[in-house]
Amino acid sequence: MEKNLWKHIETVRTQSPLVHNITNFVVMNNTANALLAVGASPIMAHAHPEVQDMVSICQALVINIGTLNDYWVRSMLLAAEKANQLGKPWVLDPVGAGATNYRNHTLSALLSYKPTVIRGNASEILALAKANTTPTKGVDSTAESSEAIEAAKLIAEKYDTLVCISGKTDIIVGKGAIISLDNGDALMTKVTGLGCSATAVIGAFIAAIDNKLEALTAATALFSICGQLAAKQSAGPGSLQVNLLDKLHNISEEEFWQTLKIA
Ligand SMILES: Nc1ncnc2c1ncn2[C@@H]1O[C@H](COP(=O)(O)OP(=O)(O)O)[C@@H](O)[C@H]1O
Ligand SMILES: Cc1ncsc1CCOP(=O)(O)O
Ligand SMILES: [Mg+2]
Repeated sequence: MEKNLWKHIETVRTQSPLVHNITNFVVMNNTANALLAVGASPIMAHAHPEVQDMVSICQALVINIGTLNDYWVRSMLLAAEKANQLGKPWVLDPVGAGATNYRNHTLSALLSYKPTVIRGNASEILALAKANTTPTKGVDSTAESSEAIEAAKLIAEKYDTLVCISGKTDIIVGKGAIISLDNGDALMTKVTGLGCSATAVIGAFIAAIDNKLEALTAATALFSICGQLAAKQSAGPGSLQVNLLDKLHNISEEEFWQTLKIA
């Protein structure tokens, strides 16, 4: 699997898959730019009369519940239903899971449409598995990714999906596999929407690559490595945001292999 990761990055660049996003108001621009930077083609669309047609023409769907309301929740359910019917890969970002009952109920409904991948921080993954002991703080995690491994295993089993728990170490769980990626930089937590961007990039990889575990691993490795390399050149969160987009676009194979820390 490890040896295929760079090949998958090149596949996304050459195939340029169309990725349909229903995401939050905070990150729409950043996530569209992250998708372009890795070579994919983003489209944001949520209007009820078109959302299922859009799913039909895209190669993957990204659903992110960051700033949900009733209209958008319906859009998400229509899109997830269509993706499920058509067997299109889709990724769920359970932003703020466990913070409110509204988020929890929406996530339960979305999970019935069987996402291919779920990516969230440790607090969100714990909440999805109902293993959290307190309400989550909001969109930021109060737990380490390793604390959510059992929760991720439960979710992976129950919904037949792959789970990525993001954080200092990104941990990928599913189909008997546990993969740890020790890349990234703490400065990444000071820019809003980097988790959401990671999810969108995962959408591009599951669109273009048949082996979904390898697709998820390649996307997560690429994103965290680029964050790490970009942070080195950044004076703070502002420049990190810009440098990360540049690095997603121009990372070399040599930089990738030299920086990758996978176990
Ligand atoms: N403490 C950290 N040290 C290094 N990298 C981190 C750290 N926290 C997050 N990251 C990086 O940021 C990415 C986004 O993760 P995270 O902050 O957990 O998402 P979210 O914004 O959804 O909470 C991770 O995949 C990882 O590469
Ligand atoms: C701040 C905020 N509020 C609602 S969605 C959102 C963005 C969260 O982005 P991320 O989970 O990637 O940090
Ligand atoms: Mg998040």
